[in-house]
Amino acid sequence: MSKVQEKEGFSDTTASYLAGNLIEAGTETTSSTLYAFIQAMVIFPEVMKKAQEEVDRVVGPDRLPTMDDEPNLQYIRACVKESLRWMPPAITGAIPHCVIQDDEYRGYKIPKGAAIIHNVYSINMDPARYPDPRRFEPDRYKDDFQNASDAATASDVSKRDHFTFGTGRRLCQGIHVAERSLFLGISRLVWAFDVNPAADSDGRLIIPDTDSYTSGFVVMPTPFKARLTPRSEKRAGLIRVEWKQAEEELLDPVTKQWKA
Ligand code: HEM
Repeated sequence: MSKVQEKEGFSDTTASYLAGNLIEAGTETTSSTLYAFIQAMVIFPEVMKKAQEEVDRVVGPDRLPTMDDEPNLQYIRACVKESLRWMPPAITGAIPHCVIQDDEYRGYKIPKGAAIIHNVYSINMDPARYPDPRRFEPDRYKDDFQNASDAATASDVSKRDHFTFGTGRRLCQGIHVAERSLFLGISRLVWAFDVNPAADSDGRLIIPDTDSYTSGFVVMPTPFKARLTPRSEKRAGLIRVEWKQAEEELLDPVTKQWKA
């Protein structure tokens, strides 16, 4: 950011606004999607099983998945798409758009300047596009090899994977970062952990309500319990090593904030 600021000459206020905007737009949306994926794994264990089978076959037990594995992990790619469809964090599209000229849709007049709210949830749950839409079913995307950006801008709307990054010219600017973060998060989660329902004090399994979300601009499932256990001591050890390395490379040792 400071390099761009030097080149373009914008003010410190604009620079902090831009930096804050990226962090705000990119963090909670991504973590909410990972959180939704964990909830889905509690409820749809058959998906977890298939995802682990794929990761184990392609990556094996000795290293974590990386972006180089992406072309060979189509089921994980499909889990990323299905997580974004199943629980869109920007449930009403985040940013209202505005029509630049008078328009009409199915007899409704939309005057120039009117704000348009993008009802992502309804479109993502349309049974005509996604049969049995509340079912978490990555195989909907088994033959979809488009990356998120190509899918979101496909001129044939039937080719769009979902509508979670927005539509039209004003789309999520972080779409590539988001797609990669989710791929790494989901592939490594299934590589390292088993996810199961938690039990209450009487030993009964607690199944979360998949239709209960927090409210707000960016939503996520309301807090739920789950049981995450490392798949082996070796895998847990490799995750700890990776975490330590990331911490040393990226965070200030004293403040634990990002290094400048
Ligand atoms: C799961 C992850 C994410 C989701 C679901 C998501 C979704 C969205 C949506 C729906 C919009 C509004 C688009 C519109 O106007 O129609 C948006 C805007 C935006 N997103 Fe994301 N986003 C995600 C991750 C990220 C990341 C990682 C970054 C940055 C690194 C980012 C940066 C932005 C920015 C800067 C805007 C505003 C663009 C503008 O002013 O028009 N997003 N995002």
